[in-house]
Amino acid sequence: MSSHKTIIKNGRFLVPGADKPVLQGYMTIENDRITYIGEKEPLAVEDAHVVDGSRLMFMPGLVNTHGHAAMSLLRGYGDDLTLQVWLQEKMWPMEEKFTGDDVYWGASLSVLEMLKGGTTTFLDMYDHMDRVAEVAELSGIRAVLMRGVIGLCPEEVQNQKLAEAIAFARNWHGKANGRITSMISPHAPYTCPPDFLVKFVQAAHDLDLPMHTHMSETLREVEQNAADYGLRPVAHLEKLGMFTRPSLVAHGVHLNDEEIEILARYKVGVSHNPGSNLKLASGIARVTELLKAGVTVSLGTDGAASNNNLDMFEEMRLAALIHKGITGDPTAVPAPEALLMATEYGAKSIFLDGVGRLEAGMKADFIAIDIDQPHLLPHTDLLSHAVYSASAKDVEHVWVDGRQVVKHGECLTLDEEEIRRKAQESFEGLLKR
Ligand SMILES: CSC[C@H]1O[C@@H](n2cnc3c(O)ncnc32)[C@H](O)[C@@H]1O
Ligand SMILES: [Zn+2]
Repeated sequence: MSSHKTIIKNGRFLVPGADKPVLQGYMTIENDRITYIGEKEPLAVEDAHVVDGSRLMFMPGLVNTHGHAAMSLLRGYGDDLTLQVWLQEKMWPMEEKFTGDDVYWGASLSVLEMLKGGTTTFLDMYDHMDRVAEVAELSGIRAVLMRGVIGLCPEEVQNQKLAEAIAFARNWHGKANGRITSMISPHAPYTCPPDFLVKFVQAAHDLDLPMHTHMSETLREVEQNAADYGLRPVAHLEKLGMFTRPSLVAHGVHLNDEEIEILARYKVGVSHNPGSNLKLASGIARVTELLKAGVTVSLGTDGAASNNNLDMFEEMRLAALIHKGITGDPTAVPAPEALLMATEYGAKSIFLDGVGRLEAGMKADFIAIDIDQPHLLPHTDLLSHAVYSASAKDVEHVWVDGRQVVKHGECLTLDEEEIRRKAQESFEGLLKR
């Protein structure tokens, strides 16, 4: 098999957490892996494709650890509502009408937006997941996909949905050269009764897969859980055995000290979704306390219907700003930490090894930002610029698994024109049905 080689010359490379977080020099890629990164020019790499990095800043691709890609079809459909009203009165009635094709075009629209905006990995929890997997396979993006299940239905329907979740995970985990992996995902403790949740824990054990769910997103949810089951969501899920599996919870907005300690003890990760939490007025997660306790905190956009975009630069910036505001501490979530949350911690929280860092031996998932633009000058501190000044619009090139998927802002793997048209048609079709 012939190997594919790339060498980047004279670039600036971001390595958050390293002694020298901005490195000037060279990076080589062979097939799906980074083979060298350093200041010195490597020995001649024969037959390599050469990229001139002189006006570019290279950084790990962004990792979006919670979302519902097909919900881009409902962007702007139901603003300025609380979570419960938004779900029950706006999202669920529309989602009931979604066909597999709607999910395909909604997911295509989201993957297009994410790739062009520098997201190289996304987690997706939804229905009709075979169609999302098709999009992931075609686009070249890395994806952690799962059939999310709402159990507010008769037992036979519950069991059928669970069987779908298991079949999806069995069929897709490890596919697309390992770019697609899977998890087991009950939607939330308030939509899945305890005996049903236990079946997901069992399935995760049987398949040896991690678990993902929404948890403690609103105060109302926490209070209702205590009223229904005598326990707040964290203790409830602990009691049902969920944390015996490697787990990632989305949101974790309303957590007390004891709950943070429980999550840390079980090594449960938290996907922090600041944009969605602000928009739905759910609150602000205790990120500084979570990080201090040793919890892996990553970043997610949630769906585009509660955000209302999938710009991970925006989530990074929000994470770096709102925790300063709420704690009164200007050192809360400093820029390197925000960048780690969007990259290395992101990959760790969704159980991906070898992803999220520019280092020899790691997967070649990386992006290049045009740093010659007014809002990214002067080049005082490029890591600071990545967090506080950049946005999805600044992404020039994107590589996933060593393959270039965005070049000069154009997606090479998806038909942008077709996706625009089909997504609009899908939305109009949903309104008529
Ligand atoms: C069947 S899995 C997907 C399910 O989740 C819903 N959803 C989207 N955003 C949120 C959120 O912030 N909290 C809880 N549930 C959410 C989506 O509408 C789907 O029905
Ligand atoms: Zn969600």
